[in-house]
Amino acid sequence: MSQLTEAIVEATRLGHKAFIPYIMAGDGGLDTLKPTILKLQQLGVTAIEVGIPFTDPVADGPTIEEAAVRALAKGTTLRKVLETLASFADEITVPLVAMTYLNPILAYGIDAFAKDAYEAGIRGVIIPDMPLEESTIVHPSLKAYGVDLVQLVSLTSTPERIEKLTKASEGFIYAVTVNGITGARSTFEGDLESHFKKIQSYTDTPVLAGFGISTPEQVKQFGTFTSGVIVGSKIVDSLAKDDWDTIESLVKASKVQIL
Ligand SMILES: O=P(O)(O)OC[C@@H](O)[C@@H](O)c1c[nH]c2ccccc12
Repeated sequence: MSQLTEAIVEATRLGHKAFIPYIMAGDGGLDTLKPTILKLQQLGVTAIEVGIPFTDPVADGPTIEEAAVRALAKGTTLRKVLETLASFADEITVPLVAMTYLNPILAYGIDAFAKDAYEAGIRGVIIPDMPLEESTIVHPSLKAYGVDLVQLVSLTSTPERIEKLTKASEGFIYAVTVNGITGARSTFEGDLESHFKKIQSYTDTPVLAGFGISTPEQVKQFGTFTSGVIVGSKIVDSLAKDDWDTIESLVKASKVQIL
């Protein structure tokens, strides 16, 4: 079992749900990366999704997009993010998951990226603009260095597609809860419970829910039928306001015993 999967399984073993906050690297300057990561792991998060800012994001809503603009304005690049993470990698106790588009990886060099990412504490990668069929470009290098390639499963994927993506996904399965872009939402549509159970039926790899989750109630609600959640926009927004109480209440909601 990979380190990333193991961290999620460990949360489940404790009777909790996995909680993965998403942060935009370089938002507020790269100097904030270390204190933010150390504080999040202190709160007991399962893993941390580290977003690499990019000029042409695909699935990002306004909150994440604006954070990317701020991070890019501060000169954040993939290389600088990896160097910053590597500078305190010995203090990182939770697996990091990099969220980056394919172009920055290709520009960096696939093998060099996999090596440097691993050394920076990165144990998984999400590449939203890379279809499964093209993953053979990056997969061998990632595998060689022990970095999982996490697949996103959308609500509109056909059953055959869901089965394929689910079986290929490493670390966990990122099951998207809505048709659309990232960002906080008050309601969700459709029978998500049976959709998530169907995804889980294909594999033992844990299925996590992400997109739109922004309240402790929603964390608990999705926790009743998934292995845990990913929260992005609400975390990015709270960090920008230095509102750690909100972040703490979200993390705590994942630790309530859910029967
Ligand atoms: O912001 P939300 O709605 O809480 O969703 C998580 C999401 O932000 C994060 O996982 C993410 C940011 N950018 C992405 C692009 C594709 C897939 C996922 C992401």
